Amino acid sequence: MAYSVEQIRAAERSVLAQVPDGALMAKAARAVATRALDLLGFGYGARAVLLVGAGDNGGDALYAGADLRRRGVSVEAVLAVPDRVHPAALAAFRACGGRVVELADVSRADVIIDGLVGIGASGPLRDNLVPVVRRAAELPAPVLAIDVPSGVDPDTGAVAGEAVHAAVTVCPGGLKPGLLVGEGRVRAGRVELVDIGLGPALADAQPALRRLTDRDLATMLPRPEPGDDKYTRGVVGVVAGSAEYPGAAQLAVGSARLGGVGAVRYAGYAYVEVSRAHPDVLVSDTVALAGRVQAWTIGPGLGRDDHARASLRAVLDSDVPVLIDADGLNLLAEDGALAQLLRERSAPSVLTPHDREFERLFGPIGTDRVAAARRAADRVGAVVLLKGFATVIAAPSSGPVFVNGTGTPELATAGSGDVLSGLIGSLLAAGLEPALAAAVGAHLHGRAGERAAQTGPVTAPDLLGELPGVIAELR
Ligand SMILES: NC(=O)C1=CN([C@@H]2O[C@H](COP(=O)(O)OP(=O)(O)OC[C@H]3O[C@@H](n4cnc5c(N)ncnc54)[C@H](OP(=O)(O)O)[C@@H]3O)[C@@H](O)[C@H]2O)[C@@H](O)CC1
Ligand SMILES: [K+]
Repeated sequence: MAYSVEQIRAAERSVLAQVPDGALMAKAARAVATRALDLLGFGYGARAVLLVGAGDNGGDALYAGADLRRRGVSVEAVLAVPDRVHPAALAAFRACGGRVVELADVSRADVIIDGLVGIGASGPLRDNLVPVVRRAAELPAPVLAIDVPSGVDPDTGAVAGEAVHAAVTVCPGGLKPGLLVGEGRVRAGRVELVDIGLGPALADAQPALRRLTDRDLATMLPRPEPGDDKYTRGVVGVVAGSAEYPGAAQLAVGSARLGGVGAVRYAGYAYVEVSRAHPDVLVSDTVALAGRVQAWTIGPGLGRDDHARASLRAVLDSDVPVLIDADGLNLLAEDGALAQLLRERSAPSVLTPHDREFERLFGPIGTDRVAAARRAADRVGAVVLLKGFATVIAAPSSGPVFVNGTGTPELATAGSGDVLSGLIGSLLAAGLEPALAAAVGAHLHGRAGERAAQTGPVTAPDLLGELPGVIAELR
């Protein structure tokens, strides 16, 4: 779960009213010092450099520095805004033998602690901090960021200028959305949440972002019950592939078979290839002849000819959940009547665009990927899964927003999206609520990618090979 700066501030206010002055900061600082020692691997003889800004983020750094001094670390502090420093924290730091140095004098560091700005920052990093961030980037030491890497927008993950590149981000109180999405996810490195007692005050807040865990999936993944038959488990229909792209159909059908349904029906021109690859699949060449399903996946490798258009019209006309990907999305972008059909549907729809498909349908994404996905979901009344290094899934009408936490850059490979769309269609047919089906599908897909990447470069068929193992492990 991640909470907006506004929510964190509200929780902080309510807790601050009940605890002694400085108690939250002391907890945060202790956690930062402990984590820094973990990174160092040793205390005596190690050297930490603090980058200290004007606010409480700098205060956290100075108190952590004092803690490190007490544990034998040599600590130097660069005061980036010398006339504005947390006074009590600076006094505590000096009292422990911490030294204040000029930026130009920093030559060696075993760890750098970034306390320039935290959730009090707004807009791009100001000019006075830029040389400090640049110098830190030149030093070979790992950077531990406090709360957020300075320069990353805590709410959106946007980086508009210079920003710290952290190995670890220690986040007191609650995760911020900017650590989980966009460029912020890349800059944050490993993110570690520190409990400073804000939990009860956040309990009633609707999280700005949710991220599923492996444990969540254990209870969500469909599994056959005694007494189930292939129809009660759900049947998914897949409309994908074409004479030119039969492989997309094989991949989407392949993953649809693994998402929890009892049967897969295929409708399209690649039925010979699908039958050959997956003898258990019921094939036909049109949606009308396919028979009853509980959800459709349409789009991968479909092409945009009249047959494709008619297929999309037929599934949009149905009263079951529909997942639309790839050429299905391109058809929606170029055909107003189909887009109108989508908006008028009463059954749920899920769209799974990558950036270019998204922009063709909805215009520029901008730097706030969560807001973009949310707006798009509201505009068409569908779940929108915006693919990326951190895939975002937004439900319409102020529903939940998920961010995926699994995956590897290796998943940027041909056919990877076809596997994802078949998988989510299958989860929809098995009865998962649409936004959850998309989030669970993305999580599984990411784990399959991670496993495949352990033994070398990843191709889409590898993902099909890994999915049963991933699902077995999580269930
Ligand atoms: N939440 C919690 O419960 C707890 C929070 N804690 C900690 O407090 C932190 C928040 O502290 P905070 O409120 O003092 O703000 P902080 O991030 O230090 O920055 C403010 C300074 O930055 C400046 N500034 C603004 N924009 C800027 C920019 N773009 N580029 C450059 N500078 C910019 C701004 O200038 P001003 O606008 O005032 O001129 C002001 O001087 C939080 O992240 C966490 O570490 C913990 O101690 C324990 C409990
Ligand atoms: K920071």
